[in-house]
Amino acid sequence: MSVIQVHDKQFQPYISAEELTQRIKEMAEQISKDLDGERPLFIAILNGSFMFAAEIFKHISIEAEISFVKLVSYKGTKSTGNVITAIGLDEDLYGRTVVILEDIIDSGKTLSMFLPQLEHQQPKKLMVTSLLTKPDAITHPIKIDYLGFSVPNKFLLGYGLDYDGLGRNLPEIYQLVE
Ligand SMILES: O=P(O)(O)OC[C@H]1O[C@H](OP(=O)(O)OP(=O)(O)O)[C@H](O)[C@@H]1O
Ligand code: HPA
Repeated sequence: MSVIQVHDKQFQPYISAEELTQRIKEMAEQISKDLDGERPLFIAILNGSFMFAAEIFKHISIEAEISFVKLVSYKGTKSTGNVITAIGLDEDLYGRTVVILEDIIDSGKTLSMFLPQLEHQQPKKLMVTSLLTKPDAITHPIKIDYLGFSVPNKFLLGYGLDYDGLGRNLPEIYQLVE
Protein backbone atom coordinates (compact mmCIF):
# COMPACT_ATOMS: atom_id res chain seq x y z
CA MET A 1 0.00 0.00 0.00
CA SER A 2 1.37 3.42 -0.89
CA VAL A 3 0.23 7.00 -1.28
CA ILE A 4 -2.47 7.38 -3.95
CA GLN A 5 -3.87 10.34 -5.83
CA VAL A 6 -7.65 10.82 -6.23
CA HIS A 7 -8.81 13.92 -8.08
CA ASP A 8 -6.58 16.71 -6.70
CA LYS A 9 -5.69 15.12 -3.34
CA GLN A 10 -3.26 12.57 -1.96
CA PHE A 11 -4.19 9.83 0.49
CA GLN A 12 -1.98 7.60 2.60
CA PRO A 13 -2.75 4.05 3.80
CA TYR A 14 -4.49 4.06 7.19
CA ILE A 15 -6.36 0.77 7.89
CA SER A 16 -5.41 -2.35 5.93
CA ALA A 17 -7.93 -4.71 4.35
CA GLU A 18 -6.86 -7.43 6.79
CA GLU A 19 -7.42 -5.20 9.85
CA LEU A 20 -10.84 -4.22 8.52
CA THR A 21 -12.04 -7.77 7.88
CA GLN A 22 -10.67 -9.00 11.21
CA ARG A 23 -12.36 -6.23 13.21
CA ILE A 24 -15.65 -6.57 11.30
CA LYS A 25 -15.68 -10.32 11.97
CA GLU A 26 -15.26 -9.61 15.70
CA MET A 27 -18.13 -7.11 15.58
CA ALA A 28 -20.37 -9.66 13.83
CA GLU A 29 -19.54 -12.31 16.41
CA GLN A 30 -20.41 -9.96 19.25
CA ILE A 31 -23.70 -8.93 17.62
CA SER A 32 -24.61 -12.57 16.91
CA LYS A 33 -23.97 -13.42 20.54
CA ASP A 34 -25.91 -10.44 21.92
CA LEU A 35 -28.92 -10.73 19.59
CA ASP A 36 -29.34 -14.49 19.43
CA GLY A 37 -33.06 -15.33 19.21
CA GLU A 38 -34.11 -11.76 18.27
CA ARG A 39 -34.10 -12.16 14.46
CA PRO A 40 -32.74 -8.60 14.02
CA LEU A 41 -33.38 -6.44 11.00
CA PHE A 42 -30.18 -4.75 9.80
CA ILE A 43 -30.66 -1.46 7.97
CA ALA A 44 -27.65 -0.36 5.94
CA ILE A 45 -27.41 3.30 4.99
CA LEU A 46 -26.35 3.74 1.37
CA ASN A 47 -24.13 4.53 -0.39
CA GLY A 48 -21.12 4.41 1.90
CA SER A 49 -22.02 1.35 3.96
CA PHE A 50 -22.43 -1.19 1.12
CA MET A 51 -19.03 -2.83 1.59
CA PHE A 52 -19.13 -2.85 5.39
CA ALA A 53 -22.71 -4.18 5.33
CA ALA A 54 -21.80 -7.05 2.99
CA GLU A 55 -18.77 -8.01 5.07
CA ILE A 56 -20.43 -7.87 8.48
CA PHE A 57 -23.60 -9.65 7.31
CA LYS A 58 -21.53 -12.59 5.99
CA HIS A 59 -20.37 -13.20 9.55
CA ILE A 60 -23.74 -12.84 11.29
CA SER A 61 -24.40 -16.38 12.43
CA ILE A 62 -27.99 -16.00 13.70
CA GLU A 63 -31.30 -15.61 11.81
CA ALA A 64 -31.38 -12.03 10.52
CA GLU A 65 -32.74 -9.83 7.76
CA ILE A 66 -31.12 -6.92 5.94
CA SER A 67 -32.52 -3.94 4.09
CA PHE A 68 -30.77 -1.05 2.34
CA VAL A 69 -31.97 2.54 2.49
CA LYS A 70 -30.84 5.70 0.80
CA LEU A 71 -31.18 8.92 2.78
CA VAL A 72 -32.02 12.02 0.85
CA SER A 73 -31.62 15.35 2.54
CA TYR A 74 -33.30 18.52 1.40
CA LYS A 75 -33.99 21.96 2.79
CA GLY A 76 -37.19 22.06 4.83
CA THR A 77 -38.97 25.12 6.10
CA LYS A 78 -37.42 27.69 8.43
CA SER A 79 -38.75 25.82 11.44
CA THR A 80 -37.82 22.29 10.34
CA GLY A 81 -34.34 23.08 8.99
CA ASN A 82 -32.85 20.27 6.91
CA VAL A 83 -35.14 17.30 6.42
CA ILE A 84 -34.12 13.75 5.70
CA THR A 85 -36.23 11.05 4.07
CA ALA A 86 -35.42 7.38 3.62
CA ILE A 87 -35.99 5.73 0.27
CA GLY A 88 -36.47 1.96 0.27
CA LEU A 89 -37.52 1.35 3.85
CA ASP A 90 -40.50 -0.94 3.34
CA GLU A 91 -40.33 -2.98 6.53
CA ASP A 92 -42.60 -2.41 9.50
CA LEU A 93 -40.26 -1.80 12.45
CA TYR A 94 -42.88 -2.14 15.17
CA GLY A 95 -41.60 -4.52 17.83
CA ARG A 96 -38.48 -5.43 15.84
CA THR A 97 -34.86 -5.41 16.93
CA VAL A 98 -33.29 -3.02 14.44
CA VAL A 99 -29.56 -2.56 13.88
CA ILE A 100 -28.39 0.39 11.79
CA LEU A 101 -25.24 -0.18 9.73
CA GLU A 102 -23.18 2.92 8.95
CA ASP A 103 -19.71 3.19 7.45
CA ILE A 104 -18.93 6.37 9.37
CA ILE A 105 -20.43 8.65 12.00
CA ASP A 106 -18.62 11.93 11.50
CA SER A 107 -20.57 14.93 12.83
CA GLY A 108 -23.45 12.61 13.80
CA LYS A 109 -25.90 14.85 11.96
CA THR A 110 -27.19 12.20 9.53
CA LEU A 111 -28.19 9.74 12.23
CA SER A 112 -29.42 12.47 14.58
CA MET A 113 -32.02 13.28 11.93
CA PHE A 114 -32.78 9.71 10.89
CA LEU A 115 -32.97 7.79 14.19
CA PRO A 116 -36.01 9.70 15.54
CA GLN A 117 -37.93 8.71 12.38
CA LEU A 118 -37.22 5.06 13.13
CA GLU A 119 -38.05 5.44 16.83
CA HIS A 120 -41.41 6.75 15.70
CA GLN A 121 -42.24 3.25 14.42
CA GLN A 122 -41.66 1.84 17.92
CA PRO A 123 -39.04 -0.83 17.33
CA LYS A 124 -38.33 -3.10 20.30
CA LYS A 125 -34.67 -2.04 20.16
CA LEU A 126 -32.84 0.40 17.92
CA MET A 127 -29.11 -0.17 17.86
CA VAL A 128 -26.32 1.54 15.95
CA THR A 129 -23.30 -0.15 14.40
CA SER A 130 -20.64 1.95 12.74
CA LEU A 131 -17.34 0.90 11.24
CA LEU A 132 -15.77 4.29 12.00
CA THR A 133 -16.34 7.38 14.08
CA LYS A 134 -14.45 10.63 14.60
CA PRO A 135 -14.91 11.68 18.25
CA ASP A 136 -13.35 15.10 17.60
CA ALA A 137 -15.82 15.87 14.81
CA ILE A 138 -19.03 15.00 16.65
CA THR A 139 -21.52 17.85 16.93
CA HIS A 140 -24.61 15.60 17.28
CA PRO A 141 -23.68 12.86 19.79
CA ILE A 142 -24.94 9.39 18.86
CA LYS A 143 -24.87 6.31 21.10
CA ILE A 144 -22.92 3.71 19.12
CA ASP A 145 -23.63 0.15 20.27
CA TYR A 146 -21.00 -1.54 18.09
CA LEU A 147 -17.98 0.39 16.82
CA GLY A 148 -15.12 -0.73 14.60
CA PHE A 149 -12.56 2.06 14.93
CA SER A 150 -12.31 5.51 16.54
CA VAL A 151 -10.33 7.71 14.17
CA PRO A 152 -8.83 11.22 14.14
CA ASN A 153 -10.69 14.08 12.52
CA LYS A 154 -9.18 13.63 9.06
CA PHE A 155 -10.93 12.88 5.79
CA LEU A 156 -10.96 9.16 4.95
CA LEU A 157 -11.29 7.32 1.66
CA GLY A 158 -11.91 3.73 0.58
CA TYR A 159 -13.96 0.73 1.67
CA GLY A 160 -17.18 2.46 0.61
CA LEU A 161 -16.08 6.00 1.51
CA ASP A 162 -15.66 8.36 -1.43
CA TYR A 163 -13.98 11.59 -2.32
CA ASP A 164 -16.23 13.27 -4.88
CA GLY A 165 -17.53 9.94 -6.17
CA LEU A 166 -14.23 8.10 -6.38
CA GLY A 167 -12.40 5.66 -4.13
CA ARG A 168 -15.32 3.60 -2.83
CA ASN A 169 -13.87 0.44 -4.41
CA LEU A 170 -10.58 0.53 -2.49
CA PRO A 171 -10.38 -2.54 -0.21
CA GLU A 172 -8.51 -0.59 2.48
CA ILE A 173 -8.99 2.81 4.14
CA TYR A 174 -6.81 5.79 3.32
CA GLN A 175 -6.36 9.11 5.12
CA LEU A 176 -6.00 12.51 3.47
CA VAL A 177 -2.44 13.80 3.36
CA GLU A 178 -2.62 17.38 4.62
O1 LIG B 1 -22.16 11.89 10.74
P1 LIG B 1 -22.28 12.72 9.51
O2 LIG B 1 -21.40 13.95 9.53
O3 LIG B 1 -23.69 13.04 9.16
O4 LIG B 1 -21.65 11.87 8.31
C1 LIG B 1 -21.91 10.52 8.13
C2 LIG B 1 -22.60 10.25 6.84
O5 LIG B 1 -21.80 10.73 5.76
C3 LIG B 1 -21.63 9.68 4.82
O6 LIG B 1 -22.65 9.67 3.87
P2 LIG B 1 -22.74 10.75 2.70
O7 LIG B 1 -23.78 11.75 3.03
O8 LIG B 1 -21.36 11.25 2.36
O9 LIG B 1 -23.34 9.89 1.50
P3 LIG B 1 -22.74 8.56 0.83
O10 LIG B 1 -22.89 7.46 1.86
O11 LIG B 1 -23.61 8.35 -0.34
O12 LIG B 1 -21.29 8.81 0.49
C4 LIG B 1 -21.70 8.42 5.65
O13 LIG B 1 -22.02 7.29 4.86
C5 LIG B 1 -22.74 8.74 6.66
O14 LIG B 1 -24.04 8.42 6.23
O1 HPA C 1 -14.12 11.07 6.19
C1 HPA C 1 -15.04 10.89 5.33
N1 HPA C 1 -14.74 10.42 4.09
C2 HPA C 1 -15.70 10.22 3.14
N2 HPA C 1 -16.99 10.46 3.33
C3 HPA C 1 -17.36 10.91 4.57
N3 HPA C 1 -18.60 11.21 5.03
C4 HPA C 1 -18.46 11.62 6.29
N4 HPA C 1 -17.13 11.59 6.67
C5 HPA C 1 -16.42 11.15 5.58
